[in-house]
Amino acid sequence: MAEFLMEDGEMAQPENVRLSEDGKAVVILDQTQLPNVTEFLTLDTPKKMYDAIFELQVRGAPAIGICAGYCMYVLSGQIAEETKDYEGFLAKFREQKEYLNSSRPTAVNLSWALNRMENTVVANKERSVEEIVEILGAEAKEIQAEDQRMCRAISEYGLSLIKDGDGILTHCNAGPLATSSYGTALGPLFLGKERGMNFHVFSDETRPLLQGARLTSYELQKAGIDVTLICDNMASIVMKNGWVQACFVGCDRVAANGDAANKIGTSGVAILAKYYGIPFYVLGPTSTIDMNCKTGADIKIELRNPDEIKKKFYEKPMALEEVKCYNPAFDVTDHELIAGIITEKGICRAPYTESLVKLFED
Ligand SMILES: CSC[C@H]1O[C@H](OP(=O)(O)O)[C@H](O)[C@@H]1O
Repeated sequence: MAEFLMEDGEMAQPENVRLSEDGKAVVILDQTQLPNVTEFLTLDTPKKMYDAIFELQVRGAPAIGICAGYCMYVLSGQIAEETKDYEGFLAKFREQKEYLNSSRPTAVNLSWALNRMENTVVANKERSVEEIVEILGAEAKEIQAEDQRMCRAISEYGLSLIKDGDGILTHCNAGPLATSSYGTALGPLFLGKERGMNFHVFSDETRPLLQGARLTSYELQKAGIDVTLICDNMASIVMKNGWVQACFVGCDRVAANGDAANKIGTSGVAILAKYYGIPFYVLGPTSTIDMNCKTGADIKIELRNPDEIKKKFYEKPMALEEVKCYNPAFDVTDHELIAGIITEKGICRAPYTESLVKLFED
């Protein structure tokens, strides 16, 4: 079992993204193999790193950012072996950074982490490339450590919104696998579990890539948290039955007005929650908030291979080869449908154009 779950009632140190012992590769838990196989991949070339992000072998906005930070540290070491002058080092660094940044467009944490690593290089241009590489290693580790602190704080704020015995519906996966520890949407549930609280979680399977079935129900089941796996089209009936007291979802990019991009299907859950009078919360670190995006219309939605709909996870194609598909990986939930945006700095309420700005004020 992947060592990212509860051990003796406490959240375990995650194993989903880490640096190799020799610091020359990034080691990730291959999330495409879960829940059946626990397999780790060693990423030591730009293409392996790109492919791991693109194929969702590592996934979840914060986890992608953490992985990107470590990737740029590993690549900087390789560049430093070839190039000793700063300008040459920076040029090659930027080339590799842009390549990784082109893997997936929606989760802001990818570009946020890559830009942070580049800014670290620029801020240390007076130093030798060897010293810069060492500083980049510390920065990558800090990105992961910060996220662990953020997830813990988000979990505390999120837990304040629910009570023991509540039914919680979630969509996709925003637990330890998608982050560095507790998770965001699932963080309050793991933290509550540590404190002896019990929740009844309804996990949408989340077609087509089934992160809810493969990952969320796996994390919660292994942690001893009550979870019921449902098809995406069953969210309405469980809400209508009165079994859901709150919806908790993660986010991949939040616009300045509070519109939030998350896994495809999330906006439908928000509309249902509104109809049934159930609070719908978005949980995520401030590193997922993009104040340069005025509204959700500015968020680029990743389109993925139609085969994920017709063939993936099926022994035989479930539709004719020639049938065309539309496979957006995310959708945007309008801010009017969101009861609160839970960050490590607190719970933001509408109007989000005001509450989100305050998160970035010193
Ligand atoms: C804690 S962020 C998790 C967020 O990322 C997922 O997307 P993907 O599986 O494509 O990386 C999904 O939108 C989750 O809510």
